Amino acid sequence: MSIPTIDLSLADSPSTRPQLVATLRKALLEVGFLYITNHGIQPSLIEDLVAALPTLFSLPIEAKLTAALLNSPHFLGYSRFGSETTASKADEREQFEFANELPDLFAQGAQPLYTCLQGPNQYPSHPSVAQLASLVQRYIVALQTLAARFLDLAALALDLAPSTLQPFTGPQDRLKLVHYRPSPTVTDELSQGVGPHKDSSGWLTFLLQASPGTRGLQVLDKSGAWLDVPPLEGSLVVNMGQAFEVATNGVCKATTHRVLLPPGDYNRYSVPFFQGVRPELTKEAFKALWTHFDPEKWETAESVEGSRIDSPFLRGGYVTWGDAQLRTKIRSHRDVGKRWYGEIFDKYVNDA
Ligand SMILES: O=C(O)CCC(=O)C(=O)O
Ligand SMILES: [Fe+2]
Repeated sequence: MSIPTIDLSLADSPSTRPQLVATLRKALLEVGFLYITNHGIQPSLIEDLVAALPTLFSLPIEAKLTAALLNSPHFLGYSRFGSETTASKADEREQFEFANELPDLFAQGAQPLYTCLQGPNQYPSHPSVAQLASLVQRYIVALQTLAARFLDLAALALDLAPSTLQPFTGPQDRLKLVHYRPSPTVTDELSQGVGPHKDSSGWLTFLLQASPGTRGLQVLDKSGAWLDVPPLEGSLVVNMGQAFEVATNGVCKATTHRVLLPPGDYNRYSVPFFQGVRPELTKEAFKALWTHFDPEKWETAESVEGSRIDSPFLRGGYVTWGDAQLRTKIRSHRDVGKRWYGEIFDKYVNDA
């Protein structure tokens, strides 16, 4: 199986649109990963963002920690190498997590607790990254527009009216700037950049692979084989998050992926954007769509490894999307979870 590339400019003309929709349908149903080209994001915006990454990550650790994730009940900020856990193993990456700027719902004591994920960003305080906040916010706005447009195309590709999925999108979209480095201690093995997972933050993920020529990203296909997803110039990689799988009644599987780093001495940068879900959504809210996505009428399959990925909302362990998302955040960043969500920490961490 290979990863399809979709030229989004084909959507602009009624004569080429059907071709795009047909390829997209196949990509969503059969592969779950795709490259998009001619996506309409200004090349200069991408260049500026890519150029900012080495500067940002080579800041002294004290400067990075001025935006420490530990200080944010919204899980927005900097987390250092080895501080994140995926599939019960530490990841070899450091990252800054941002979102569109929102009022601080934690400070307001908002309920339910998961709404506290909404809040302001933290940016590192250092003169060499003075432009970062404006760059990140401009990129988020551009990606929000692209994601909304793409979600309509995805609906169309699945025989739904174009705007069907829009009411389920949420107030917070998240963006990460990620830096991987192969393990400095293990020299002869692949190291876990990030372990196998299905994205838990949103509908669709749009990933910019910002280190041309550097491999690492892999996707699990339906037969259980891991495929390389090498960087492709001018493209973004799109994959489906857990909300997509729930909304489509399991017809479209959220894509299982990982980053495995070959040994060596190099840096890999990536920028995933996660299109947000309405946090108060329950599985019940998708019932109307489930009539459309009757598994008897759609061909659907998944590898055993993929179907075993931790997906609390899918499994039904948590009633709302927001609860499941908060749980994932707490489990991935336990120090942050313990500090801000002590009252529910044990419950979320100990449920299997
Ligand atoms: O860095 C990458 O290429 C993928 C990152 C990823 O899958 C994630 O952070 O969810
Ligand atoms: Fe991911």
